[in-house]
Amino acid sequence: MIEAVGLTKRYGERVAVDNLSFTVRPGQVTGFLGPNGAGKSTTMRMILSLDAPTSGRVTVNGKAFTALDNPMREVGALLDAKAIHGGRSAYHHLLCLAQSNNLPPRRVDEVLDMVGLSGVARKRSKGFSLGMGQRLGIATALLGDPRILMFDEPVNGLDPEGILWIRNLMKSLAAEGRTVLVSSHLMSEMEHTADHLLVIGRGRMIADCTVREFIDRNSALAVRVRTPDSAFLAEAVTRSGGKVAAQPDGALLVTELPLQRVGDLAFEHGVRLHELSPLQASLEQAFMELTRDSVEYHAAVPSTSQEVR
Ligand SMILES: Nc1ncnc2c1ncn2[C@@H]1O[C@H](COP(=O)(O)OP(=O)(O)OP(=O)(O)O)[C@@H](O)[C@H]1O
Repeated sequence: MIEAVGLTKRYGERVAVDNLSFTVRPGQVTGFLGPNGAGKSTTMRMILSLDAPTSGRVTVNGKAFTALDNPMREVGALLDAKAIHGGRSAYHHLLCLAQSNNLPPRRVDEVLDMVGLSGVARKRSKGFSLGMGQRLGIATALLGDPRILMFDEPVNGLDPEGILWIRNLMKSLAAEGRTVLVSSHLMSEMEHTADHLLVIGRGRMIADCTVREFIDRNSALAVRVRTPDSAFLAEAVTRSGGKVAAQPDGALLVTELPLQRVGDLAFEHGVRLHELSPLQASLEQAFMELTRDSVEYHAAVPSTSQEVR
């Protein structure tokens, strides 16, 4: 379990983490989400006592990280996969860590096997691809067989196979009853991996809830309608308080009216329907909606649908 209370970090005038209080529980994957610069890495560094909070505190299993007797057995973390001595082989990198942390050397082969690096274990890690480097970083985190695991943007730059592997690994670690905290700015990724979400923007907590609750609370349900009488139905919907956007495939996307009401309107106006379906916004859409005001840098986004009226 990881617990933060009023956790705050300032760098001069800049407040990187602003009064965060949260609990990361065992047995589930907790997604730590936020746009670039939201304060995710700073929070993770404070959990590991690599940065000192300006105020507030964070504990791991009830203790400050520095007070843990054998940190590698309690917490494993992947913060920066590149922070590895390139001249060493994966095997020797892990063996050094095992020896200096009083861990059994057989654990090195076990974790190399778990991350699929056994075949290249004796090669210098300097020649490793991004994906191999990530796997080695994950092997390092798993070395002490810790009950708490933290991964900072673990899928960054990975190919689809690597992403799927990491996703399944996170889930299986949580299914074993471990505490798994994984940061990402990729909402679509968290949608498939996380059970619980901590969403931050500009250092502040925006949401602390399950993935389902997050989508339900933050995304309006839209209704997709296809009809040969689009213009007529669009007018009727708009008059009844709905909003209509034309989709590139000719369908209409209706918001602010429930599906039943759209169906009834079509019936009342004698409009033939070829499709009437609910469209739940994805986590990506819900997240962008929620953090719109807390993104550090905005760029113009080309619109994908056209307002009808
Ligand atoms: N050592 C530092 N000195 C000054 N400012 C810092 C330092 N570290 C982080 N910051 C600032 O604190 C804020 C939070 O940064 P942080 O790296 O924690 O965000 P993040 O959510 O991990 O972002 P990203 O997804 O881009 O990695 C940013 O505005 C960043 O510029």
